[in-house]
Parts: sequence; C-alpha cells; structure tokens
Amino acid sequence: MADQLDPTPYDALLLLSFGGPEGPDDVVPFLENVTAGRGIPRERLKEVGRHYYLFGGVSPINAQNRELLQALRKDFAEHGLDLPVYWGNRNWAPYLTDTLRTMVDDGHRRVLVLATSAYASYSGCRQYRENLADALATLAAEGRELPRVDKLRHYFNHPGFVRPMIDAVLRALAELPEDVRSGAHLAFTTHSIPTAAADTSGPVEAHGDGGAYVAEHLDTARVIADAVREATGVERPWRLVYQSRSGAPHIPWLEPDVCDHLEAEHAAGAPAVVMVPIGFVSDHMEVKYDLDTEAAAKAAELGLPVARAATVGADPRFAAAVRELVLERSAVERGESVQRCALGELGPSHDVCPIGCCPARGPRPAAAGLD
Ligand SMILES: CC1=C(CCC(=O)O)c2cc3nc(cc4[nH]c(cc5[nH]c(cc1n2)c(C)c5CCC(=O)O)c(CCC(=O)O)c4C)C(CCC(=O)O)=C3C
Ligand SMILES: [Fe+2]
Repeated sequence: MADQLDPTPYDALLLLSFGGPEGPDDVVPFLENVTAGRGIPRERLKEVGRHYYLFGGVSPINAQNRELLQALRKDFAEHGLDLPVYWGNRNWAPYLTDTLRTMVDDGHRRVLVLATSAYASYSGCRQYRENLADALATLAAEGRELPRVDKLRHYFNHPGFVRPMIDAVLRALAELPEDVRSGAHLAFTTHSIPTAAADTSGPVEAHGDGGAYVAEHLDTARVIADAVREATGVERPWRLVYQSRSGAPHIPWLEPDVCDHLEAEHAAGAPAVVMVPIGFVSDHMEVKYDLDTEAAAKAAELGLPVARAATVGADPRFAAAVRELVLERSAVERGESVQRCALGELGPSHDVCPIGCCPARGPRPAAAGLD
C-alpha cells in the first residue's frame, strides 16, 4: 500500500470538457448549445452536422473522457491519492451544472478543475471559467452553499502530455512506407481560432503576434520535433498549421489550414507528412473528421503519403501528470514550495489567470481567476 498523498485543501477533482452528441437525435441540439450567440454561418453548421452523422451522430469525445476518468481513478488509487474525480461538460450531458450540484450535495467545498484543453485561449480557458461562473450562479440561486473552485495550470509543456506525443510521432512514422519515412515532414496541427482571439490569448504581457496560444503551441512543437530528430537521426522540416476553421469568412483566423499546407508540401516535393494534432487532448471529432477524413482525402488526391499521430487520450503518463499537477497545486495552496515540471522554453504556466488573460468577448463573469 502506497503512502497516502495529500491533496489538502482540495477535496475533489472535476474533469471539465466539451461534450459531444451520443446519437443522431443529439446532433442538432448539441450544435445549438455550442454555437448559441456565436454567429456561426448556417452553412457551416449544416456541414459540421454532416460530419457527426457520418459517424452515426456519435462524437468519440464522451467515450474518451470516460476512459480518461478511469485512467485518473486508477492512477490516484494506485498512488494513494484519495481524491474523488467527477466529470462535467460545457455542451452535453453530463452537464457541468448538474455535476457541480452533485459535488456540492456530496459535501465538496474545494474543487480543483482539469479542463481538456492544454493551452491558453478564450475557447480553451476563459470560456470554461465562464461556464464555471454560470454553474456557480445557478447553484447559488438554488440556495446551495458554493464550493471554491480553482483550475489547474495549462499543461501543454508538461512531460506527461508531451512525451506520449513524441512516441506517437515515432509510431506514425513507422506506419509510413519505408521509402518515404526518413524524408517525412511534420505538420503540427491545432484548432484555428480568430487571429484577434489568438493575439489576446494568455496574460497581457503575452498579447500580440498570436499571443500565448501560438507561442505555447510552437514551444511544444519544437520539443517534439527535437526529440523526434534525436530518436530518428533525421532533421525534418516542421510547421504549426491549423484546422477546423469556422466563423464568418471575412473574419481572419489563424492560417495556414492543414489541407492547404499539404498541397504546399506536395508542390514543394515533400515525400510524406506526419500530422501531429498537438492542440487536442483526445482523438475526438476534430481529429477523426478534419484530419482522418478530410485531410486524409486531400492527401490521397495529391498522392502524398500521410500518417496521423495519436493524441494523449488516456495514456497512463498523462494520468500521472494530472496527479502531479494536483499535488503541485495543493502544495502551492498550502504555502509550500514546489517543483514544477515543464519542458520547452516558456516554463510552467501560471496557476491563476491574471486580469486580462484571454479577455472575454463581452462582460461576463468568470470563476477561478483574478477577473
Ligand atoms: C481552441 C478550440 C478547441 C481546442 C481546445 C479544446 O479542446 O477546448 C476546440 C475544441 C473542440 N471543438 C469542438 C467542437 C466544435 N467547435 C466549434 C466551434 C469553435 N471551436 C473553437 C475553438 C476550439 N474548439 C472556436 C473558436 C469555434 C467557433 C465558435 C466559437 O467561437 O465558439 C463547433 C461549432 C461548429 C464549427 O464551426 O465547427 C463545434 C461542433 C469539440 C468537440 C469535438 C467532438 O465532438 O468530438 C472540441 C473538443
Ligand atoms: Fe471547437
């Protein structure tokens, strides 16, 4: 039996995610939840609905979060960390508000949140903090005692997030035909966001020029590219590219798009490309459709061999990283000095989002931060 680990002052962990439809009838209401008031063109919504129907109306994301929950509970139990883990979503059942209500009714007062988004951005950070504030407001209106809620720091550069992706790139390279393997380029992909959102991502001092969102992705991409070079003895061209653009066409979003990039790579004579979705925590719909279906079709049309690296998903090293992050933050809250693991050059991200971090689109309250 392992010695007990101490998560004081926290008494529960909340896995906070996006949510996805679990059958054809869920698709339209799910998309309405996602896009309420966001000005996504109707045509784009129809198109995205089609992606889900191609997969029977089922997003892979909920099953993947159930697996991650299992992995976290197993890791915590094996290491003597007695901390219950709950799961709630922004856009689909189990909804965040319902989960938080259960947590409060189960007696929890200090909740730590793990969001399934590793980088700074409005969509990946502040929007979750707004969701937490909304859920807390609902519980307050119901007369419930509110828990204190904190969010774990961004883990884009944590070894437990990065190392599984290095292995995944090596596995993807091994899937390529042998004659193009050593010449294969790397395309690190993440969700495109409006350039205005990228430029204001992260703390104020990181604003401008893609902000923390782009800087963090570049940092992680560089660590992975360096490790792959060491492992394979080959220097490969690599680039950060974007996928899953939505929004109105006249609003600038981060570019290049992964499909345009594959075209450019092919035209420039790249023998093969490995797509590495570093922006995502699991192989959910943005990966299964936008990369494995759409980008793969583009590559086939070009005659360009491609392979796609797996995301971390429920890798035990990621579960262990979450345990380390929980213990790190617990120690910080107790006023103890801690060692913070981080690869790359940016160093460990902040514990608490400062004022002006990934600013809101309108005046909306956000929890677990200074504003
Ligand atoms: C940065 C980022 C992440 C990565 C970080 C993170 O993981 O949080 C992410 C993840 C995800 N995005 C997802 C799905 C969708 N995102 C949409 C729309 C949007 N995403 C945006 C950004 C991000 N999104 C933005 C700026 C929009 C425009 C509308 C708005 O400003 O809010 C839409 C609307 C239709 C469309 O236009 O695509 C859908 C259906 C799913 C679930 C997949 C599944 O079901 O398996 C996941 C994990
Ligand atoms: Fe999205």
